[in-house]
Amino acid sequence: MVRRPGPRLTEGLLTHLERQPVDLDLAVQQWHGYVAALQEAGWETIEVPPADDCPDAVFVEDTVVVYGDLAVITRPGADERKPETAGTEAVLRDLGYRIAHVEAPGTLDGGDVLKHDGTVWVGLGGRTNAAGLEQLREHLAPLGAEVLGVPLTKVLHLKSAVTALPDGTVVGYEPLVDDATVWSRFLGVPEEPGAHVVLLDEGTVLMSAGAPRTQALLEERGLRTVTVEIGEYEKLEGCVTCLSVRLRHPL
Ligand SMILES: NC(=O)NCCC[C@H](N)C(=O)O
Repeated sequence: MVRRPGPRLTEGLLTHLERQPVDLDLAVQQWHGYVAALQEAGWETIEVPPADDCPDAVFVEDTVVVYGDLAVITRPGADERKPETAGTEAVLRDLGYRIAHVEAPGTLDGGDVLKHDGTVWVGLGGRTNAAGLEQLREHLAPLGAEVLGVPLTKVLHLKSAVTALPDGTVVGYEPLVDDATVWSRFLGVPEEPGAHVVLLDEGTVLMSAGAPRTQALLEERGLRTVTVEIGEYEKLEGCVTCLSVRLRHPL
């Protein structure tokens, strides 16, 4: 599931980075490259209708946490982003997902939620609060997931700091990871954009073209890598994970 960038993309929110000019035409081109990479890897893409009043709507990952046949529609921590969830909910409802919601006073951004093999780590300290985590825990408990809070102070979202390889090893750029001891298998990577991977299949990861040394490291571990140019999104504190939501459950 993806959402194409709107005309106000260049006004996207910034928390930890200084604003740099974003080239909208290049961003649109990069988005098409990202979507093509998903399709070339065998994924069908479904577009959430654009939300042109919301500059950050392209970062569709933040609007939902999908677990099995359940879609937990988030309540984004930034007020500017709260209207983004309606479009995502409509698409997932039409696809047949069961729908749950994070409600006030809870806030939760999908980018703060890292899932692997029944464990769900949630970054706390940025856009997601304790009430949001607790609600996610209640929604996912019947599905057998264990939800754990993780401190987050150095980057926008948990998945801006760490993501998981197919074998469960968590990768992160250590200067931006609050507490790497949370994960029993942690691999420090040499570049900040190298901390973000999207699993295309059990042996293949999608990653930013901005992390060639990490790419080599992952290939040495036997992974195939696919790279995409997403520099315009990186200027807005986005990364490969936030531009899509993968739906795996056969409904
Ligand atoms: N999951 C993500 O990493 N999302 C990136 C969101 C960036 C956007 N400019 C924001 O501040 O919300």
